[in-house]
Amino acid sequence: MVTAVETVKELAANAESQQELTDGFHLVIDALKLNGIETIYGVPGIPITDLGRLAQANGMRVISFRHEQNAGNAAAIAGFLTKKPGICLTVSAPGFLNGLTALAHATTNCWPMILISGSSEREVVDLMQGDYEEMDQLAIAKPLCKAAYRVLHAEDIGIGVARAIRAAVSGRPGGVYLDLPAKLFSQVLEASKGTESLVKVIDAAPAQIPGPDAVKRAIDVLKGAKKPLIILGKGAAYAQADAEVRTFVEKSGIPFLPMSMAKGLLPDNHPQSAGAARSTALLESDVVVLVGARLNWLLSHGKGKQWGPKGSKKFIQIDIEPKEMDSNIEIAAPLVGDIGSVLNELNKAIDGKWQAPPADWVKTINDKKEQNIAKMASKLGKNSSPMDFHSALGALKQVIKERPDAILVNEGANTLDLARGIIDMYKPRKRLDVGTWGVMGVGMGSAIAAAVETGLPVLAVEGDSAFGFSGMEVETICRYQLPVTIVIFNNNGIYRGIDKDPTGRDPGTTVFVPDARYDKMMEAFGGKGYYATSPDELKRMVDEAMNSKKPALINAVIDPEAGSESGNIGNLNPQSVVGKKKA
Ligand SMILES: CC(C)(COP(=O)(O)OP(=O)(O)OC[C@H]1O[C@@H](n2cnc3c(N)ncnc32)[C@H](O)[C@@H]1OP(=O)(O)O)[C@@H](O)C(=O)NCCC(=O)NCCSC=O
Repeated sequence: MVTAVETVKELAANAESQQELTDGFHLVIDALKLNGIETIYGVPGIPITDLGRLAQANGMRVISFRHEQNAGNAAAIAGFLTKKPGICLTVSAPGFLNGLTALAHATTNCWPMILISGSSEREVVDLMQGDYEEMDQLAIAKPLCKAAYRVLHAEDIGIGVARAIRAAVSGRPGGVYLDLPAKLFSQVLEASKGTESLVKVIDAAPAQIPGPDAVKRAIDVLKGAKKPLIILGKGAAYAQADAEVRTFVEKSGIPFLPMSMAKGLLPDNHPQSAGAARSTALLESDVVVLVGARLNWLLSHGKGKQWGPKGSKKFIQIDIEPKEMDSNIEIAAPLVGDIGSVLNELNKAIDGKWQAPPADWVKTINDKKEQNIAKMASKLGKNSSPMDFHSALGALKQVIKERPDAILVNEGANTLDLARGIIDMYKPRKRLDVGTWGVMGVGMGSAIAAAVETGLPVLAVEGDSAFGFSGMEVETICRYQLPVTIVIFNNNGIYRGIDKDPTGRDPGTTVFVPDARYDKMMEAFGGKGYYATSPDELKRMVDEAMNSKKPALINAVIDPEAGSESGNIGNLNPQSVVGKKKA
C-alpha cells in the first residue's frame, strides 16, 4: 500500500526533476533575454502561441498585432531606434510570408531585425507530404535578408540566436531570418545543459576605424573645397554618434543637408542647415561629404541635372559597407568604418586649425534658404476650411515645435513630401518615415514601436491611403493604451479625391469613400476620435490628444482637390500620354 507520505515524496521528487528540465520554448526566451532583448512584436498562432505566452510570463514585453507586416515594421523601427535587433515573431507559411515584406524593408534600410517564424516538420516538408502550413521558409527568406538560419536541436538554440543577433547588427545592419520548426519547441533538455548551451554575444557590432591614409585622403579633398557640403543620412541617425556629428559639422563650419530620417540630428533651425536650400546645395557644391547617406534614388544617384556637369564635384563617403563605395559614381575619398569612429578621426584632424568655408558659399546657401522659408511661411498661416496640406501642416509644425521630444511618424504622398519640409525636427531619431523604399503601410507599426521603445508621445501624420495599409492596428494601440495620436489627412483618395471612372461603372481608381469617418474607427476600440475642419481646430485637438497621452485619432478634412499627382519622386511615376487631350 502506498502511504500518503510516500505520495508526497514522489510528487516532490517529480517536481524537482521537472525543475531541472527545460525545453525549446524556454531556451529561445533565455537566449533572447541573455542578449538584452526584452521585447517581441508578433502575431500569435500555431506553433508559437506558447512562446509568446511564456515570454510574457518570463518578463518580456510581448506586443501582439493584428497583422504580421505591421509587427515586422514595428520590429524594424525598434532596430533603428535601439541598435538592437527588433524581433518579429510569426506563425508558419502565411504568417511568415506576411512578415517578409518588413524583413526585406529592414534589410534595405540597414536596420537590425530578426524575423522568427515557427515552421512545419522538416521531414514532411522536404518530402512535400502536405503538412499543416507546409513551406520551405528558409529557402524563401534567404534572398530577402542578410542571413537566414534554421535550428533543429534545442541545444543549438543558444548559438542560433547568437548568430542571428550578430548577423543583424554587425557591419551593415539588416534583417535576419530564424526558422524554428514546431518540434524544436517541445524538445526537452536538462536545464543545466540548456543553460550551458546559451551564448552571450560580446561586442555585437565592433567599432571599425578607418586607416590613417584614408583619413588623410579625405582631409586633403576637403581642404581643396570652395563649396563644401555635408549630407547626413539615416545611417548617421542610426549610429547614435550624435556628439561626433555635431562636432564635425560645427567645427568644420560646413553647411549640412539632412535626409528625411536624419532631420533633427542637428536641429532644422541650426544656422548651418541647408535643408531649405536643397537644390542649390546639391547643384553648386564642389565637395560633398556623405555621412551614412547612400547615393541611391533619393539623391538622384549622385549625377544628372540635380548635381550639375559631370566631374563638377568630388565625394567623400563615410559608410560601414565597403561595397557602397563607387556604387553609382566615383568616390574620391572612401572612409569605411562606423560613423562614430570615422567622425572621431576627422574631428581630430580638423581640430583647432580648420578654415571655415568661403563666406560667399555660406551666403549663397543662406540667401536661398531665407527665400524658400519666406515662400513657405506665406502658405502656412491660413486658417482655411476645408484645409489644404500647407495650412494643416502649419498647425502640426507648431505642435512639434512645442514638443521637440515627441516622435513624428509620417507616411503618404503629399502628406509625406510636404510634412518633410514643413515640420522642423529638433532632436535625433524623432522622425520615422517611409525610408529607402518610400513604402506605404509602415505607419502604425512605427508608431507602436516608437511608443513601446521610448515611452515618448507619438504623432503619426498619415495620408488616408497610407493609413489604410495598417489601420486595423488602432485596436492594438488602444489595447496597449499607447500614447499615440494619429492624424489622417483625409482628402478622399490617393494624391487627390477626384478621379472618376470614365465609363461611369465604378469609383475612380484612386478615390475612396468620400468623407469617410476614420475617427469612428478609433472610437470603436475605446480611443478618442476627433473631426477637424480647420487648422485652428486641428491644433487644439492634437494638443488635447497629445496631452492626454491616450490613443486618439483626428480625422483632418482636407480639400479633395488639394495635392499633386505623384508624390515627390522625380521622374519615377510615368504618366500615359496616349489619348490625353492637349492642355
Ligand atoms: C527625393 C527627395 C529626397 C528630394 O526631393 P526634393 O523635392 O528635391 O526635396 P524636398 O526635400 O522635398 O524639398 C523640396 C523643396 O522644399 C525646400 N525646403 C525644404 N525644407 C524647407 C523648409 N523648412 N522651408 C522652406 N523650404 C524648404 C527644399 O529646399 C526644396 O526646394 P529647392 O531647394 O528650391 O528645390 C524627396 O522628395 C524624398 O525623400 N522623396 C521620397 C518620397 C517618397 O518616398 N514617396 C513615397 C511615395 S508614395 C506614393 O506616391
